[in-house]
Amino acid sequence: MLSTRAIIIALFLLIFSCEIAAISAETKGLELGVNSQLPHCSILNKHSTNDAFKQAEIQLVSFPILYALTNNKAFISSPTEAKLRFTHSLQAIYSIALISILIFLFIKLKSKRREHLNAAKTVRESEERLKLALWASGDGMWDWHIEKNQVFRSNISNPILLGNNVKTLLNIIHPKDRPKVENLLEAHLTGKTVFFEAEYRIKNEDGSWMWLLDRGKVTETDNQNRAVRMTGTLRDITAKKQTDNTLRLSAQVLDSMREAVIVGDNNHQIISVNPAFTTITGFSFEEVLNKHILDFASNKKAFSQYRKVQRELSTNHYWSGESTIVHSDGRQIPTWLEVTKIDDHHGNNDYFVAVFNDISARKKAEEDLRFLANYDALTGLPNRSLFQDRIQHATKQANRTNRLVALLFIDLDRFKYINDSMGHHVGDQLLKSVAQRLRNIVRQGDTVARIGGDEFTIILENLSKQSAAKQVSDKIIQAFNTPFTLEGNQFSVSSSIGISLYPNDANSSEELIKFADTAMYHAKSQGRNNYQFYLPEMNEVVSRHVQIEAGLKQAIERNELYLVYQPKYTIREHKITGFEALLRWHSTELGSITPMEFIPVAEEIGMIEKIGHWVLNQACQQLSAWHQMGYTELNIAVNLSAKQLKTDLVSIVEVALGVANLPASALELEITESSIMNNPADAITIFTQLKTLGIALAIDDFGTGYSSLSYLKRFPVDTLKIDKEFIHDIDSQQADATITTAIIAMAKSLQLEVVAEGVENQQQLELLTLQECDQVQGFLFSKPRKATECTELLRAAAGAI
Ligand SMILES: Nc1nc2c(ncn2[C@@H]2O[C@H](COP(=O)(O)O[C@H]3[C@@H](O)[C@H](n4cnc5c(=O)[nH]c(N)nc54)O[C@@H]3COP(=O)(O)O)[C@@H](O)[C@H]2O)c(=O)[nH]1
Repeated sequence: MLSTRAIIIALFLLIFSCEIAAISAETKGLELGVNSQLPHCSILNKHSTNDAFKQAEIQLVSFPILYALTNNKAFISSPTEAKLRFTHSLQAIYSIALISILIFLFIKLKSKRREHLNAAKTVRESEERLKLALWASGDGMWDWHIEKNQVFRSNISNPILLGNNVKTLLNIIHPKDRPKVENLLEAHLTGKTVFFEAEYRIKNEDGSWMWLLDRGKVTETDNQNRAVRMTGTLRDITAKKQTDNTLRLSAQVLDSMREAVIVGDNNHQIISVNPAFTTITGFSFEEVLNKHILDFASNKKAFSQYRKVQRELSTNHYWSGESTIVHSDGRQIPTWLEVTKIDDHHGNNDYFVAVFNDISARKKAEEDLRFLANYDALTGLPNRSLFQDRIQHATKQANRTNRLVALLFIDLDRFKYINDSMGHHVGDQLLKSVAQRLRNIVRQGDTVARIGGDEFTIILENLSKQSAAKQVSDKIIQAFNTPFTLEGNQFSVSSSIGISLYPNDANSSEELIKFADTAMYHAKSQGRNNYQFYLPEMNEVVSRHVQIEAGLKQAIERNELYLVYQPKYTIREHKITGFEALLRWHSTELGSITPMEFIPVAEEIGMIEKIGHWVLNQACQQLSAWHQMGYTELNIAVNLSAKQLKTDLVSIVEVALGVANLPASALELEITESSIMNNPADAITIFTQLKTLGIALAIDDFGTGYSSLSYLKRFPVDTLKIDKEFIHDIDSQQADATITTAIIAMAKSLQLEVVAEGVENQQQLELLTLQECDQVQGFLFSKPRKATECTELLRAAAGAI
């Protein structure tokens, strides 16, 4: 604008100068000169030709201003002509100047207008850009005219909601946020802050809350520096807030997680960990920041695992498994680790997240479980399951090496008695001591296992000959010779050992076990405290044992059991005093089986208690029948197994007598001397109770059970029955005669009745008569008979009288 004005003024000055020059020329007679630079110009005078003047005139017309401005002396013509011509020239100059000015002004105006248009366009474009930028940024703009309290809003999705004054906006701000917004606004309006910036919630029409980021600045103030206008932007940050919330929540979740979390970069350097990481590893965040993940690898194994994980991550982006890390105190911690690769927004795998937890407790529990699954908790020896694995392994190994495997099956002979009588804690101690002794006998590589209550096995591998098994068995028998000291008491326990060999005896590990077991049973049947190598014949014994077992379990229900009775006679009058009830079993499958064979099995499988109960009831019923027939002086003797002493024998007896309506004195209970001596204390207790009932008690097979006289004195027994083994040879073996004499004498001194059993011939009877034995029983008088036959016998005897 200024320059345009200057040009117009300059033009007017030029025109004004020309006017002055014209007036001067008119009055003084102007000498006009032509610049020597001008073409065709020369000095004009009165001698000059008309053409020269014409040419000069043309040049004057053509360059009036230059002519007017120059001081050069040019040419002099006649003043009138010059003046005339000059006047014409000036007029032309004015016209030209005016036109030029007008053209110039027109051009200038045009250019100005263009400039304005361009400026307006620029502003419009700039505004467009600003709008676009605001639109793109999602920001709305506001312009607050403070004095009028009017707010203009643009690019705001819902300006009605926000209103056109600040009060409307303040009213919909969340009550919790409003004081903060008001304070921030006040601070800015009063110049305390450079910017106004606030995040707050406003209520939507549907009642939901929208988060806004409001930023502004005072843009105009009055002359007293009071804010009169303020402009700013408004952004909907609800989504961001939700994201922030989610992030905060995620952070809280990470912080509260019990699993350790590591975030690392693509160089596997740690960039973040959560508090559980510190809890588990003992390392703080600062200590591990930028550390390589491998710094926590515990050993070489962990290094190679790391490589594996790397490979897995590059293909599957995920790896999980067990890993061991090192705690800050040097401990190795087993962990369960899960590593995931995380893509950035461009699909690059930029980070990894490793999550792990301390699985020490789980590992310990697993180890315990593994131990429990494979080892006997009491003795710490391999259990049946591990034993089976080992024996399988041993046989396979033997196939490769052409060597022998020996399996020793060991059963303790008196364990049950000790366990039952002394209590389980003593039994447990015994088993532990046995385990220790067995361990001490074998070599490092051999396996000693406990496969059941009192059953142990030993696997001897890599043997060249079977004598090695014999040597070990000898050592075992010998080791058991030393009594076990349990709770201050000494216990003598022996063992029965069965031995089988692979591949000599068995084709498989299963057979090997079976045959060793068979051999062990054989050792038991051979009187215990010995070992037996397996022989094929033993199988028959075992198979019969199994059959008897199975049959016995059904014998009572199938009415296969019955009693026979063997009479007892007074030695002098040969009068029947009573009968001994003897059990018989006729099995449907196996035929007749002797009590010698099936009673031990019944004892072994726990059937004797039930069977003994049945015998007692049957015998009492039969005696009752005889009593009812008039043979009221008869008594009945019933054999007891030692196992029956463990039952509620006294009540069982009472009931049996009560049901049969018999006096207690009509019943005699026989128990073998060896059974009593297995547990004398228990026997004394029960015998005393039975005695109180009035029941007669007899010690059976006397002379075979090594009963001490001190015990004998304390047993409340009535009768001693001399074992038939002594009677059998009483007439031929002096020793047996002497023993019999001694037993009778001792019984007499203790005021006990003496019965000699197994009397088969007259000589035996005579000797016994001489020795003043009280009663006799044996084939000489009668074999055990069925009840009906005995009744006949009774009748016959009565008739004889
Ligand atoms: N716990 C129980 N044990 C019982 C019961 N019934 C029998 N038994 C015991 O079984 C063993 C074998 O008995 P058994 O085969 O019946 O033999 C008895 C007689 O038959 C036999 N005996 C009798 N006289 C003679 C003879 O002159 N010679 C000879 N060789 N044997 C003879 O002796 C057995 C009776 O023995 P004992 O009981 O010792 O008096 C045996 O130990 C029975 O005790 C039962 O119900 N429960």
